[in-house]
Amino acid sequence: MASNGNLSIPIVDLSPFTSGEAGGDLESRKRAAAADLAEKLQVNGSVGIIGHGVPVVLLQEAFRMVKTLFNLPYEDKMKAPHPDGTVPHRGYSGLGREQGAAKTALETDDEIEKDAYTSASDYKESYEIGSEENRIQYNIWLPEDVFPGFRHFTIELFWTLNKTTNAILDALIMSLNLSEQEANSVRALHTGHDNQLRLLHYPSISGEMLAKEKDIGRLGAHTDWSTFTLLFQDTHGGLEFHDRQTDEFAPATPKEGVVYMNIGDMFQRISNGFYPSARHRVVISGKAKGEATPARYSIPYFLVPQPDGVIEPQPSLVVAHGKQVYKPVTFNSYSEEMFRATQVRE
Ligand SMILES: O=C(O)CCC(=O)C(=O)O
Ligand SMILES: [Fe+2]
Repeated sequence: MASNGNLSIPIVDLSPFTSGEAGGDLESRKRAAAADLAEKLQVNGSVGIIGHGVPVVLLQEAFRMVKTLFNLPYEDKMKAPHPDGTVPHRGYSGLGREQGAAKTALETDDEIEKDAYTSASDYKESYEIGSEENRIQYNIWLPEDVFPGFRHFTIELFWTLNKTTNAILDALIMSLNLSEQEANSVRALHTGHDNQLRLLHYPSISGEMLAKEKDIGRLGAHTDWSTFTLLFQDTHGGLEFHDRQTDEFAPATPKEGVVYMNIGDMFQRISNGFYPSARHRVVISGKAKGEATPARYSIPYFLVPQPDGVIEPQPSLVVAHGKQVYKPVTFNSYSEEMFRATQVRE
C-alpha cells in the first residue's frame, strides 16, 4: 500500500485535560476538546496531540538516554536480555527479534499477503520497561554500572507518561459520553502497572544494504494490542498511519510539540468499534531514492489494561449502536496469542 504525502494526521488540543487547572469555563473547554477528539479520532483511530503536557526537556533527556543506551556495546545490552516465552516482555531485544507485521498476517486468509507480512523481520532493536510492581511482567535491568541512572530515569519517565495517558483516557471517556459507572470501570482497568514503555532504535540503512537486502524493513503495518499508544519520535520521520478511505498511508510528520496517538485493539473493543484500532508502520525513507536512511529513535508508550480485566463494549454504546460488535475478552488471552505471532524464535 502506497504512502501518500498529501494526506495528513489531524491535530487535537487536549490542554483542558492536562493543564491541571480548575474552575472557570474548564468544563466547557473539556467538552469542546472531547468533541473535537471524537470527530477526528473516529476517522482512522489516529491523531496528533498538542497540549499533551509532557515537558519538552523531559523528552529531550529521554531521547539522549535512548541514544546512549543503544550506543552501548552489544555485549553490554545483552546483560538485560529479553527472555523467550510470553512473559516478560521486558529488557533488550536485538535486531531482527520481532515481526510487528506478523500480527497483521493473522487477519488475512490470502496466502500471498500472509507471506508478505511474515517474510521480513524488523530491522530495529528495543528495550522494554514496565512498573517495578508488576510481578508477572517484571523488569529486566542492566547492571547499574553499565548505564548509571538509566533505571531511575526511565521509571520516572514511565510514571510521568502514565499521568498523560490517564488524562487522555479521561478525554476519551468524555468523548463517548460514558455513564459514571462505565467511566469508573474503564478507569479501573488501567492502574498504570500494566503499561509499557518501549525504547526503539532503527539503525541507519546504507544504500548498498538496501540494494542487497530487498526484504529489509523497519516496522511492518500492524495495530497495537494496547488500549491506546503515545508515539514520541525524533525528527527523522517514517511513521505512517493507515487512511481507511483511500487505503493509503499518511505520514505522521514529526512536529515540535506534537505527539501522535493511536487507538489500540483494546479501546476499539471498549468503544464497540466507534474508535478503530489504527494500522500503522515505520517505513524506510530513502528507499525510493536509493539513498541511505538515517537512524531513527522513537519512544512508544502503551496504555495497557490489567491482564485479567474483562475488555468489552460499554453497554451504553451497545444500546446507541444497536448491536454489540465484540465479545468480551480478557487482555491476557488476547495478548498471549498476539505475542506468540510476533516473536522470532531462535
Ligand atoms: O517507532 C515508531 O514510531 C512506532 C512503533 C510502534 O508502532 C510500536 O512499537 O508498536
Ligand atoms: Fe505500533
